[in-house]
Amino acid sequence: MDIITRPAVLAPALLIAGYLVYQILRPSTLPRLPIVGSRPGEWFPLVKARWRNAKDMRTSTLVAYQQHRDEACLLPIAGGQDFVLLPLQEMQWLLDQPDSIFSNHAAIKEDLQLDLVVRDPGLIENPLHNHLIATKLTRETGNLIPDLFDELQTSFEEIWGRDTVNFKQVVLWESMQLIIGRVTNRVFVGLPMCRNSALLEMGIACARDLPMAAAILRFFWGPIRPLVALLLTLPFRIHSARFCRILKPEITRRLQSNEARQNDPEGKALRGEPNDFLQWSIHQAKASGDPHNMKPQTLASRIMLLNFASIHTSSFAITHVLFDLLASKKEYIEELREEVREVLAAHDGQWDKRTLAALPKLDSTMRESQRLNSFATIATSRTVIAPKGVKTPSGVELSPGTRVCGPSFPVFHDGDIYPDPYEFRPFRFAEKRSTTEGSYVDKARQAWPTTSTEYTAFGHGRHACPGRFFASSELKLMLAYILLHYDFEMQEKRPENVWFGLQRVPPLKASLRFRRRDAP
Ligand code: HEM
Repeated sequence: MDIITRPAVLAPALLIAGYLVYQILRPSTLPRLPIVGSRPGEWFPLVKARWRNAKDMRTSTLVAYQQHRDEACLLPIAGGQDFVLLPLQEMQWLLDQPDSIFSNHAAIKEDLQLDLVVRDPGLIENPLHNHLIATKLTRETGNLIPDLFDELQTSFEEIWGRDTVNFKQVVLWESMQLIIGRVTNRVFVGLPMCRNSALLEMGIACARDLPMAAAILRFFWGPIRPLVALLLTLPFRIHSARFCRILKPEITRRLQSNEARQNDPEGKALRGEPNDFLQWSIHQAKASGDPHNMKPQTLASRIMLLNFASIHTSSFAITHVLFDLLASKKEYIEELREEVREVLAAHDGQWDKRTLAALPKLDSTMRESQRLNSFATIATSRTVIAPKGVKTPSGVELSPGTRVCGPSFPVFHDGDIYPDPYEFRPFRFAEKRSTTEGSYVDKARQAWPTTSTEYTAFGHGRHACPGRFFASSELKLMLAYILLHYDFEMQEKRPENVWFGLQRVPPLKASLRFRRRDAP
């Protein structure tokens, strides 16, 4: 009995009890809508639904879609938010509203707890790097294809090897993370930094630590989060500090050569300037006129954030598609090889943007795999920031701070939109492309990076993933290379994906067996 009255035990116990009472009794600002995951007549339906939904988002999103197809409903998730899930037909309305009403930025800040994890307001409030992805990176991707190809060829030869006799086994996602990290950083920081194993290791660690720290932090009561964050964000802070320490000498060197070029009146020294994200960031920072942006620490942190945005998403996508193909028909793989071989031959064996654009089956395979396996189970999540709130077309009043989203997983599995929705049909979109009557633009709507309310693997609207054109080129190139250069043992059953609350990821420990082919 004594132990309970000790202040060290009593104080946290009272804090936790107070928090639980607050959670249960706090006045709700949520609209009165059906609660997905609650049961009729039960006490504290919202609290119970949060836990049920967190445990089985697959069922929850499907139930929400089937039972509330034409109306908004509440989708509460423990350690997440209480979402107002809009019906599919109101998603476009959501996306058409200005950022002053629905904020994508506020939603991302809350999801990733950026104020507590990243801490540098200059990086969070002024994400110059996102603008650069959408503009320069997207425009330059076509020119960078030979570099991407060179890096993926050397990476596969080193990591998967050149043995054409014996089969080798790898844990696919782990191996893909390493290769994606290297190939992607070829475009972010160029040679030789993209092969610096310590830098890559830290980039991968940051990509893991950031969402993990945020996911745990969201379970804590707001006022005590800054305190808990000191401990929980420690791994991320250590890894990002190391990442920046490794990259900073290269940044300083480039800043100095930049300076030297400006002092070179004839501009001769401009020749040989690297064409990579780091260099574009330096120019962008200079043009911004803000000295904070020019600091090596700021520039390095932006590259670290890019690693976070790209490594997991891309390594998940390539892992998914390989497992999809290996558990389907061998003929699909042969048909893809045939397409790649023919198109390459027609383009003198050169990988460039025209070669990549001429592979509808390969593109369709990636799009189909993401349809089935997209990590986003809800889409286009936004926070209401209009001071007076906003009313949806069907009359639901949303107060400031409310989180709103549209459906994603159940739409991807809706048989009226995608016939045989649970089947992996790699050429589904290529077939649609060839049978669609209409202009080139109508056909292009079937291309992988094209988004719509019915295809949200990259989100949709003006905040859709800005890196999707780069990602689609990089990953298609990689899939083509893998299929031409390696044979695989087919798998009887696709290893199951794993759900972590809202997110869905590939089987992280599943492996495959491959052998280098004698000739492509
Ligand atoms: C297959 C790979 C990828 C997938 C599936 C993917 C998916 C997504 C999704 C679903 C969103 C949220 C969009 C929304 O809220 O509507 C997003 C945002 C974002 N993605 Fe990607 N992504 C991928 C690759 C990349 C790459 C390679 C980069 C960087 C080069 C990148 C950079 C970003 C950024 C910066 C945002 C936030 C945009 C904003 O705040 O407005 N992504 N991505």
